[in-house]
Amino acid sequence: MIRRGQYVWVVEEMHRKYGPIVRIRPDVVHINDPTFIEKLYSQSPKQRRERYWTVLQTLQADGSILATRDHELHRRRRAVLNPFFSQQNVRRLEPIINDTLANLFYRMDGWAKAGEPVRMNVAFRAATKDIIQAYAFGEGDKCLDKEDCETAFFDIMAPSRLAHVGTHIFWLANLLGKLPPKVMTALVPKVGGFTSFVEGLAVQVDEIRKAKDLPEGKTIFHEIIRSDIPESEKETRRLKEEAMIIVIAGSETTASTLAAILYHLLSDRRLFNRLKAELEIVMPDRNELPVASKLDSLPLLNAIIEEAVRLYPGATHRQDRICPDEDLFYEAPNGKTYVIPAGSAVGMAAPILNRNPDLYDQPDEFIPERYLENPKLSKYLMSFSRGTRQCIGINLAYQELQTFTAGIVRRYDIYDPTVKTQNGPTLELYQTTREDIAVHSDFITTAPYKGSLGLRVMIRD
Ligand code: HEM
Repeated sequence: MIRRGQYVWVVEEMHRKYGPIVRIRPDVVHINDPTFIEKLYSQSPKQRRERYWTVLQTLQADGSILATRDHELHRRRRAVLNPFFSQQNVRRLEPIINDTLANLFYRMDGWAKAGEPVRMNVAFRAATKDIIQAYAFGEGDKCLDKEDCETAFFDIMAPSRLAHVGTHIFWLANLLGKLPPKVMTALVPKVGGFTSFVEGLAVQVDEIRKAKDLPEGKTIFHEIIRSDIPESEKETRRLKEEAMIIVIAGSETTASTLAAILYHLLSDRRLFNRLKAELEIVMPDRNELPVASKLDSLPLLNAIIEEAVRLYPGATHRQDRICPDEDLFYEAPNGKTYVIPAGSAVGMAAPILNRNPDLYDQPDEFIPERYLENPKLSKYLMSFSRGTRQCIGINLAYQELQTFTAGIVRRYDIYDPTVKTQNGPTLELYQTTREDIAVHSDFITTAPYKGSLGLRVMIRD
């Protein structure tokens, strides 16, 4: 709370000093060893794995799957959502994703004419939010249609900077959460904005509920309300919390990874051109929108995405779990075995595990080739967590990352100051360094240093 999201680096330092297993709170052990991932984050639905209060409390949304502690209840809730996020169903979202990319290009054309640097994190968050919101609720107001890309939404997100306060002074956050939006807005305008956003979701849930005939398969929330789950699971209070987590988890995280990808491509002309050459084969016309199924087999595109997901995890928090029924045995590389008694909390954090030097050569460098040389590395990625509580939006996130990266690189070139006439529309980094995209603070989601404006580019047509 006091050093604002820096504890993850303290934990990393403890590992450097004391080895791969460290007690980092009186009640939590952290393990920095990729070989333990599968054991702790078991895929088997029979092995109960529950999130610990250090994660649950932060979210203040026990109606959502993300903040559901009980293993069985989590399973039931997740089963309702799972079909929407299968690879097959996410593929069906191709028109929504491509329409959003086309909207983004339309805006980028406008920004090129204005000649001002553009904050791409803002644009990407607007785009990813438009996609998940359309999937969750259907057509509605689009952030990308708003003049400022709905920067107010980022004010809404700003309370996430208070995430650790919410965790550790839970009663205060809980009390504030119960205040009516108007009172909250008067007290703390930004948090008030957040409460209004959540209440807006409740209104959307209720509107779907009131609609006379609910068309099959229309949106996530149409389907949940149509389904035969118990009525208590369909209550507005629960569903608005589910909606809140889906919209937040589905926008901020993917957008920051996209910004990291674009930063690295624009700062490395060779890499950019190699990717463009790969894309030209499946997208001969620079103005065509990507066909999702053609992107899966592009090695460099997918290696670049994987490396950005590794080095810039959009969710930075410690994924603390308890195993209520079984002791866990951790065998350290020095041969010593540690017994972690059932019910104890154990965590792993992506910013640490994804940079484990035993697994990744030059872990702080952006080297997509590592995934070309050894695709099996992907199984150690912690960015989306693992096991039964792995990110439900992983397929959607990858499809967005593929489509947006491919579309942007195919359409634009990097601005070349040495020639008079460019070959088409261009992008150029504007006063942006790697520090502006790096994981500086853990506010559950990643954040750069205070005052950073994120990734900024000049767009020219
Ligand atoms: C690069 C993008 C993304 C990253 C890095 C990411 C990361 C994560 C992580 C680490 C978790 C597990 C948290 C924990 O165990 O404490 C998680 C869960 C979740 N994510 Fe994502 N996420 C991304 C995109 C998305 C998208 C696009 C959605 C869209 C709906 C989404 C929805 C969720 C939900 C609902 C959960 C809770 C799953 C459960 O409890 O069963 N995420 N995500």
